[in-house]
Amino acid sequence: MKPTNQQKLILDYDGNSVVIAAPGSGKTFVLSQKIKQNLKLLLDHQGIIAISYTNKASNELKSRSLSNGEKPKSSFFGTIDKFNLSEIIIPFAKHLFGIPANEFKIIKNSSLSNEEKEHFEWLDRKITLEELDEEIINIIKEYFLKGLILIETIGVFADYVFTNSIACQKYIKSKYKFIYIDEYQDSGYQQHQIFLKILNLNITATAVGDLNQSIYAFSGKDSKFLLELTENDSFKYFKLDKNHRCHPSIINYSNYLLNPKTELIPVDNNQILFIRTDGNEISIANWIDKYIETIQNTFNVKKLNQIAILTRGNRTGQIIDENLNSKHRLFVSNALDINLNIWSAIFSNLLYFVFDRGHKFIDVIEVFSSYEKFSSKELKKLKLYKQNLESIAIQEPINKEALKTEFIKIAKVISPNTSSQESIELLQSVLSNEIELNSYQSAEEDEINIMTLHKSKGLEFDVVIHLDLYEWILPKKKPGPNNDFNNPIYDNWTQDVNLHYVGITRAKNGCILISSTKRTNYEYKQKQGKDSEFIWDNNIKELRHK
Ligand SMILES: Nc1ncnc2c1ncn2[C@@H]1O[C@H](COP(=O)(O)OP(=O)(O)OP(=O)(O)O)[C@@H](O)[C@H]1O
Repeated sequence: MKPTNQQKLILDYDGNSVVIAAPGSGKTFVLSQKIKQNLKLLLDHQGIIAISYTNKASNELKSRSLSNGEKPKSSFFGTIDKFNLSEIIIPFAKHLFGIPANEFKIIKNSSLSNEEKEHFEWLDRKITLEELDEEIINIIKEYFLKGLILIETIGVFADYVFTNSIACQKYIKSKYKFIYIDEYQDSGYQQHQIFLKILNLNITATAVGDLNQSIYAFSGKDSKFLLELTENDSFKYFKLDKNHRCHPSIINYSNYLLNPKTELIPVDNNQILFIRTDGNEISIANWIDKYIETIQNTFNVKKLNQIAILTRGNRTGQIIDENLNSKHRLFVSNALDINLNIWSAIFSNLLYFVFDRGHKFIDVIEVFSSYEKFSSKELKKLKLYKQNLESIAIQEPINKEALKTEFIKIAKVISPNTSSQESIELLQSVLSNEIELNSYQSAEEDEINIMTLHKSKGLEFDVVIHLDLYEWILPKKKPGPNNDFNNPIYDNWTQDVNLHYVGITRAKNGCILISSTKRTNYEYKQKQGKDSEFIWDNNIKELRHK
């Protein structure tokens, strides 16, 4: 693929840059090309930091950056939490606080007793480093010495360690020469602070994002930090605004959704349409079954896994999963994947290795340690365990107990000091849940994907079938005070427009928006289904197929 002029400008610039990128404009392509260029300049003990929003996005960026057999050298690919833990807190907090008595356990505030929760009331205040008083630092220290780190404190804890440990700063400065953060619109305050501090170490920084794809405000993320960087003199500001993915009519529709004054591209036909079925979500599943071949023919879909059904929440996904006859695969999240224990990350990657042919064993090994660090005896063991896994994987049905045993043996070699009973229990829970387990496998060529809009971020399909377009659901709203249905309150209109925008812009050739006359609410009661405001506002129907 040849870079466009816009992309080339970014690839050739060797200072700090902030890139505002439209959907499908090739930001993953540009990032991976830049990382390839950097890796050539680095010595083996040096690396780049590449922060992505999810493990999945990180694996994708890593594999694209190393697609020609490039060596990652000492690079870090992963999420901000993982970076803060493995590069800052775990190696350097002990210099400030002392050696913990137990192995590390990453816990959630919600898992604490009420009495313990009182120690962390300050978390609600979205505390900054400057506001950390001695009392709070002592609480963090006390938990750390017991081997406990609260997920919610990781950002501010890492900021504290980084700022107070010269050794940590020296380590980061000598090891890393470049830092990349993708999806910067979904950065939290703490991530932004760490990024700016790393920049001050003279590490070349690149931030990439799309203000209109900000969809995680509900968990404290804010696109204003990306906007701030565009106004920061230390950064050169680039735009990537050409969408290479979507049919022009889909580009028009998505841009109009954000701003009805948008300039439209002349098009012959609109490849985005709206359907309302008679009945609840089951009638939608029936409609899809009936028209799937027509959809394939109309939009030139060669394989069914190039079609995705996107939902706002898990409930709709489950109903479609249970009622769709066409072959399909439902993707759900699970607690193991988001757990921050090192063993959880190892197990999660091992599940991908066993169930998804695209995954390599080396990706598992390099989660927290580089390949070169293992002795030849350890490498021999790993090779044997890998072969064991491969032979378990081809048995039908898979022996899950044997799988678990091998996983634990591998984790013991990769990260012997972080053994975690919690990770083993989470693994056990995934292994006994068919739907969760199935989510590790990519859709087969003859399977339609079903997933949430949030999960679809960063992906692309020939056709998107976008569900949950109901009033009250998308955009989400609730009745006003005293249950006043005439004066409803929107949860967050802009974030919901963005979510709709993310869904639509996953589509290359066709986008089908669907509502139905009835819908199933959170108590599984049948409600009248009214179309979402997004379907009719600003006369947007003119941009759909008639
Ligand atoms: N220079 C180019 N020439 C042709 N096609 C390109 C070019 N750059 C990117 N593309 C194509 O555009 C599509 C989108 O690219 P990519 O996945 O890198 O976009 P993105 O900006 O990360 O998207 P999003 O933010 O929507 O997830 C891909 O199919 C990619 O192959």
